[in-house]
Amino acid sequence: MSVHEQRGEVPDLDELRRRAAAVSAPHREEGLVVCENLVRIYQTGGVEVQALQGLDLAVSEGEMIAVIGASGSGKSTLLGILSGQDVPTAGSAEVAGHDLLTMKRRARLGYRRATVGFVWQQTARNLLPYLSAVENVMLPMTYTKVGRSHRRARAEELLDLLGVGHCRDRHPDELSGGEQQRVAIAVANANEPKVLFADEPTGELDTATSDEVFAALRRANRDLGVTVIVVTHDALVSEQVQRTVRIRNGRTSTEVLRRVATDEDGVEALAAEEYTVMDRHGRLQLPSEFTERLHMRKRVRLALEADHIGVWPAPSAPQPEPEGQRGAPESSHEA
Ligand SMILES: Nc1ncnc2c1ncn2[C@@H]1O[C@H](COP(=O)(O)OP(=O)(O)OP(=O)(O)O)[C@@H](O)[C@H]1O
Repeated sequence: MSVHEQRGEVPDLDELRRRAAAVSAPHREEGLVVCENLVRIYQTGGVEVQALQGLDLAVSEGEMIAVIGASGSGKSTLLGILSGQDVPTAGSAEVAGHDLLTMKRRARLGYRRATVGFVWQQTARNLLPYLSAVENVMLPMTYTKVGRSHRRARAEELLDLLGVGHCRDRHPDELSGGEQQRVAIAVANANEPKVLFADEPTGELDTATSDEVFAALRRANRDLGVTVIVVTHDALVSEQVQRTVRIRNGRTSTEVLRRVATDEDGVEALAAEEYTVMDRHGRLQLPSEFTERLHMRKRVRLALEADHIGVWPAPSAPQPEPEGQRGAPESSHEA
């Protein structure tokens, strides 16, 4: 009971505002990377493209996640914003305490140099052709406070850790595609970033080489403690992380969580479960294959059960066709 109520007084406007805020303020997501209701609209030739349409994402420190989604779903746009190369139109995006909406130009430059690292798909975009591998890794350190005497030792350590120590004195055109990407991961980690972004880092490589590059990303995550967010089309890559986030139409739609489960015989196996993402206001997107099957449009009826929520078509909706008369896979209308 509030002080006003205890005293039997009528609450004033401030008191009512305070109560309204307390009721409506949903909890804030926590994490090293937190995006809430993130929007990015591109304007080109009078045409508006909504690349991100209210995206929510939270990534904890030390996590390694994969971001997947169809072409044009907004993956690269998201990475561009989080790595400080692009500025969102609305919403909020925070990385390691940096507010990416309000960050000034100078702070943005410092952020890109020291807080985040980036690996591009195109191997040639990651490295300077006229520098050796070790010189490429040392270069970002010249923009931060790493002492001159430490630069070479740190660069060599990183190359060794990522399995390309033997390439240190070679130039990019003397390296294979996989070696170039592993050197690129070393470059991206030169200034001990908090988060490493990789946009299709294995996109130009064959399967065996992709595995090596992905192993290097995992090693950076495990041994250097850097949080890794990797955009990929490669199912083999996305299956190797504990969490895969799918973006659909500029929003996070589903997540696959993987964990080691032990069955009744004590046998351990990797179990993957897909979840639909619910935002902090309780909003979620029902899969269209479910809603179309049950003719759910505009409004549905919700029922709170003991351990789940039932979602029912409105009474006026046509009844679903009986089993066996349709080609779509089986589904339930309960969420
Ligand atoms: N600079 C830009 N100007 C205008 N529209 C853009 C720009 N960059 C991206 N878009 C549009 O925004 C949407 C999202 O693009 P984005 O590159 O983020 O998708 P993506 O999921 O990374 O795709 P892909 O897998 O093909 O790389 C697309 O419709 C794209 O055409």
